[in-house]
Amino acid sequence: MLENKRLLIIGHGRMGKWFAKELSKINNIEIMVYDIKNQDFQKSRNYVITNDLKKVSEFNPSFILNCAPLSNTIDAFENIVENINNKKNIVFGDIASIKNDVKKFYQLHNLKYVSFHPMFGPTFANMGNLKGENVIFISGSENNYLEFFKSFFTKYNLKIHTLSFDEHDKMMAYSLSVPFISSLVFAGRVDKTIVPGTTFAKHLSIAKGVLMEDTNLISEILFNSLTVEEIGRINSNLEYLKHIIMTKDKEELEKFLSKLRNNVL
Ligand SMILES: O=C(O)C(=O)C[C@]1(C(=O)O)C=C[C@@H](O)C=C1
Repeated sequence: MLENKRLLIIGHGRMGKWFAKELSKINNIEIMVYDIKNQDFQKSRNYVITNDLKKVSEFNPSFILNCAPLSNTIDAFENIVENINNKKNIVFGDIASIKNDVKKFYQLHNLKYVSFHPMFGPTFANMGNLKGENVIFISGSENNYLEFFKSFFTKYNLKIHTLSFDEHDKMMAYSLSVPFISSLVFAGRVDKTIVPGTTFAKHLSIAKGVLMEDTNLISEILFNSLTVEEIGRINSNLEYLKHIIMTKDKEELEKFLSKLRNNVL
């Protein structure tokens, strides 16, 4: 396993912080976090935070987990790779929400990788109790690190899935883009003077969460090349619904609802 390994985490943002804190609870694993902003020092941590690439190079990591924002993931990798020796012995890891760029990066440089996607975050998940949340591993990931992270996530009672890079991105065009788009469409019709019903308030709370996400994250999820096809599907459903409403066709509505109930219930 990973005893006596030195893990470098790139980025001390929302997910980087969580991984640093949780992974540093494991014995015999040394953790350093590299963050260009180098903000938020606290002596009580079990890990070191630095913005000094010399320190990173001296640390001589055996594994690098990239938790930088999606739009900086590749730049952050390149910056580190240029400044450390011994690259051939390092396994590269990422938690990117869209895998296309990291896939190309690993292939281009012929790197050993472990790539996964925690399908949760501090906006909506209870980070203190992740039971039932999901994580997707990418096939082809380096076996010992794959096993290490699988057993790490098992402790949090997460559901574990495995997909290829391409299967993953195809699924994200749907499982992230569709709810994001739905929330944006809903937010476009929100008026602060509304007296909300319970359903409205629930939608509003989700829309608020989505809109509080970083614009870079939202753009990377929406600009996934497969998202446009999903918008096409949403549009045709809307057109169909509009037709049903305009013709007040209850029978057709029953069929439509029955299909939707079948999808979700
Ligand atoms: O921050 C959260 O609560 C999330 O749920 C994050 C969320 C999502 O909206 O589903 C967003 C991006 C991810 O890569 C995975 C999950």
